[in-house]
Amino acid sequence: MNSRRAWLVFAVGVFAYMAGVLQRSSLGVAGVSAAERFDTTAALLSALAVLQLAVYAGLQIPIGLLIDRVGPKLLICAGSGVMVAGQLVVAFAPAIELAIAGRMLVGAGDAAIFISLIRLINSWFNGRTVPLLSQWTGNVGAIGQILSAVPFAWLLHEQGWTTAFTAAASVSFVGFVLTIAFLADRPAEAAETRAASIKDALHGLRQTIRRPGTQLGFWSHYVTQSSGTVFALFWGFPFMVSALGIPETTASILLVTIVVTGLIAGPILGILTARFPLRRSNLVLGVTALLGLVWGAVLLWPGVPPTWLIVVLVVTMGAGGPGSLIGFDFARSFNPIRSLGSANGIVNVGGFLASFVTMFLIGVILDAQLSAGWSDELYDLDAFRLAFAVQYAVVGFGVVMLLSARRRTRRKLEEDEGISVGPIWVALYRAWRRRGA
Ligand SMILES: NCCCC[C@H](N)C(=O)NCC(=O)O
Repeated sequence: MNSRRAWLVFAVGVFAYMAGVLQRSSLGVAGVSAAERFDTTAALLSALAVLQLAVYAGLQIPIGLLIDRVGPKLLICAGSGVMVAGQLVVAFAPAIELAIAGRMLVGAGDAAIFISLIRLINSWFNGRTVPLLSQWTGNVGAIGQILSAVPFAWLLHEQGWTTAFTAAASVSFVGFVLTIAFLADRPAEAAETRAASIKDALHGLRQTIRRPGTQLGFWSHYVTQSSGTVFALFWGFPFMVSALGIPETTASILLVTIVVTGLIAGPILGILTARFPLRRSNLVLGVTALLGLVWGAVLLWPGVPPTWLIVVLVVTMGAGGPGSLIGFDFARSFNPIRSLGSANGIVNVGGFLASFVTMFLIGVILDAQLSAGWSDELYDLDAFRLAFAVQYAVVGFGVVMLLSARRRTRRKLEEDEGISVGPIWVALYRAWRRRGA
């Protein structure tokens, strides 16, 4: 545990994940080229992106089960290999239909990487290092998004579609080779049991879903991740450029700011998670409340919100990603290691489910306002105000579910281990009194 070999395993795993994020986000900067190359509609192009995410989310639980059955190394290898194949299909696709199939392969391969890596960390490290490394994984991996926004976009512009997508695929190929060479599921001395059969694994899955701690992880991921994902992967750019009139280059920098903020907020939240394990839900709720507050200021601002407020918004959204990673720490604390793969899969569905629903509803509300004649243009600022407000309904529902899961988790903690967790303000008041005494 925590050995030099463990650090090598971690570095290779993070590289494979970063390469995965590069493949995932490459279409985001290739939208205009895709429209030209395939001579298709914006609706079909956005369906391309949504389908990829749908495949990703739909495979989380099956892949989680497979991790518990065959181990994470095989899944990271297979995931990287499938992504290479998918991107090569996209690189050489003569028609949009084949490109869609390629992107669905990318979604399928991508689905296997992150939760396998979180599972590896739990086998190779212990103690407070685990939540810290989970944070580093999520946030360093997000650098893949910068790789697609800068070198990939440059290659696409200078060398064209096929070269750019082939080059992106080659990064995951390197990840594939390094994984085969250097990864192992666990240290030689570790004695971990695996589900003996798929039937056993399915039985384990039912128990994992029923655990309030897993549900708390799912809702924590749900309430924190969607805002930044929806903004970075889809609606942020049209909102900033068309509705707010921000120049395209500045808008790109603002999107990159979300990743950079994640790199700063991640370690801070990782340390707080490790230091105050009984207050993890308060951290999640704090990040969610902050997001609600800043979004409120943007949506209610009289006239066009100033750029400094948009900077505050992207910085706050940057903390949402690290906030969502706390969900995996709940999965770790409340599940046995043999079902951790499926528990992580369940947690990871949360944020992507909320992102889907929000992405879709924003589009529906924008369209409805245009058809009703309430707005003159699809990407009108006032139309966006109403459309983005749908996040309050989606996330608000998640907060109610989170509070219920937290109540049940705390009750179980008290029954099983005699640990009683009171409200945060009582704890803060006691700490303040102790300090004063
Ligand atoms: N930039 C912050 C990292 C967010 C991680 C995210 N919530 C997550 O769970 N990601 C899974 C994945 O496959 O990327």
